[in-house]
Amino acid sequence: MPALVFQEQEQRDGRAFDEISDAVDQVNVQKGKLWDDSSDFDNAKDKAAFRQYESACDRVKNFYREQHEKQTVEFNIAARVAFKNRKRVRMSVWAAMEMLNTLVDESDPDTELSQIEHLLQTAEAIRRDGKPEWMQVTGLVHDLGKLLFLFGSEGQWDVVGDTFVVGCKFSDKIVLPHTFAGNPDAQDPVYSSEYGIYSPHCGLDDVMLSWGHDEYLYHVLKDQSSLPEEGLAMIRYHSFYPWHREGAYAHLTNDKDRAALAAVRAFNPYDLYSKSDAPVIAEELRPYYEGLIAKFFPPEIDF
Ligand SMILES: O[C@H]1[C@H](O)[C@@H](O)[C@H](O)[C@@H](O)[C@H]1O
Ligand SMILES: [Fe+2]
Ligand SMILES: [Fe+2]
Repeated sequence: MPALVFQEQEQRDGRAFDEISDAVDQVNVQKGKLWDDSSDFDNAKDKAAFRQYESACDRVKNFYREQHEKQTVEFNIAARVAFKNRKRVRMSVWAAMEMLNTLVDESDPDTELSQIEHLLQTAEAIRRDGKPEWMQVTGLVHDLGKLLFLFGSEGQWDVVGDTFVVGCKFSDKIVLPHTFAGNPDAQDPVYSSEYGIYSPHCGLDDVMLSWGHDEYLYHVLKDQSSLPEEGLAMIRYHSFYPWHREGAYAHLTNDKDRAALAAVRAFNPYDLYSKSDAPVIAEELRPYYEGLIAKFFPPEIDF
């Protein structure tokens, strides 16, 4: 596509994103709102202190370099095949939360807390704001996909961190975008083109996001929970910051993705800004959350 046409396309897509935001509000109103999308964090002063990647420590920068170099189309296809053929591990949601506790997420510049604390802080922030039980429990489980790390991942680079689209040009809205220079797909004539292997507005269902904890947990829970579609969207796209925060990829999304965007944006402040909340005591909160878990999940899940 010539540069000028590109620019026009981008302007249209930028507008499209604003229109989507307005439409999202409308959808919420029409639905009688499963939740209200304001949050206690709306007025938080120090939001700008989060997600500072350019000034992050080497641990975080090295993580993203490795992830951005290794998440190729070829790898992503192989990861999905491996996922289908894997041996599954059966356990309760709470046991999964405890099992995950050994992981310290190398991609995260904002917390060094254990995963169980992050899950409980997220859920507690949602609860404090009076949001529905399904959303609280979504907060409680949203990062359980990081169990992948203990189930035969290649490292942390195929488990944690933000997600992005593979199979088309790497967006410059992804954090530390220069690190894609070492990804072989950046040199591939098809994979490095604006649309790559996709067609305009094909919809996120038909787009391959970099493999990690979001996609994994979505597939695990979609048939093993009674979470509403909005909860499943929160899980599936919560790391897709280039889309839900930066407005990238509007040329690939369609009408169906609007509701998902509304859900993910409503969820995001709880996931991100609760990282600086006061510490929680897991055992004290356990009875309340075991009660919620029992409402939305079977006693054991095949992970
Ligand atoms: O470092 C974080 C962390 O790995 C989160 O679980 C993920 O959802 C975020 O997108 C990422 O930036
Ligand atoms: Fe996450
Ligand atoms: Fe999280």
